[in-house]
Amino acid sequence: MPDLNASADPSVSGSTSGAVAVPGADAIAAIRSGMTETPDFPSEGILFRDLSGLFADAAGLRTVASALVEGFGPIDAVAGVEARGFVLGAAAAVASGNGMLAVRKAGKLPGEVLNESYALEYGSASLEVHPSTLPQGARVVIVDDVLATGGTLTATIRLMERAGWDVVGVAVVLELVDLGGRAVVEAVTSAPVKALLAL
Ligand SMILES: O=P(O)(O)OC[C@H]1O[C@H](OP(=O)(O)OP(=O)(O)O)[C@H](O)[C@@H]1O
Ligand SMILES: Nc1ncnc2[nH]cnc12
Repeated sequence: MPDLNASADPSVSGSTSGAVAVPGADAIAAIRSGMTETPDFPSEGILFRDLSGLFADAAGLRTVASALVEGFGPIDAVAGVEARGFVLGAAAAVASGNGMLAVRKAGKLPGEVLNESYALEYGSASLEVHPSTLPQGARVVIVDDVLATGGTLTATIRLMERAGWDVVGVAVVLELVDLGGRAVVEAVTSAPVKALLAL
């Protein structure tokens, strides 16, 4: 059996767990060229990673979207977290032949919703879903742009579980290793957590 965690790019080493495929050099190149790093945004002390350049790069977005969902086995939907996770989640859903479950910021969905609050590197927020959006037992891969403290993904995993959906994988473009979010996320799910690039 091939070593699925092996990679020619040292920055990827250790950024995946479980038997999930690692990204190719083309995905890593697209991420690096489509990313900006801005100090002291949105508040002092935060080094903000923005992927707007990647979102606007047609070939790069396609490559990264495929890499995000690769290796998780059969799934029924991709869950994208508002707002930057919508871009990647929708592209990953199309790439894998699935629809996208929109995990919304609080107050955007009408009717009865499930809600989870969480802390971020620079604030706090709440996420919501309608439990009727997918059938019970639906196999879902959660997609977002950045794993920082892990609060957003932990809240999303809780929402999926409360709705009766099966989280079979979590995939992000960037993992900010020093913030320790991977351990936080892995404490609430046994699903593999894949980061295409660890910084
Ligand atoms: O691991 P964490 O510490 O939770 O941080 C990661 C989250 O932070 C950002 O979301 P933000 O709420 O800033 O939303 P946006 O996508 O609407 O810009 C990012 O898009 C991730 O969802
Ligand atoms: N440093 C950071 N850059 C971009 N998105 C983030 N989300 C949480 N921390 C972040």
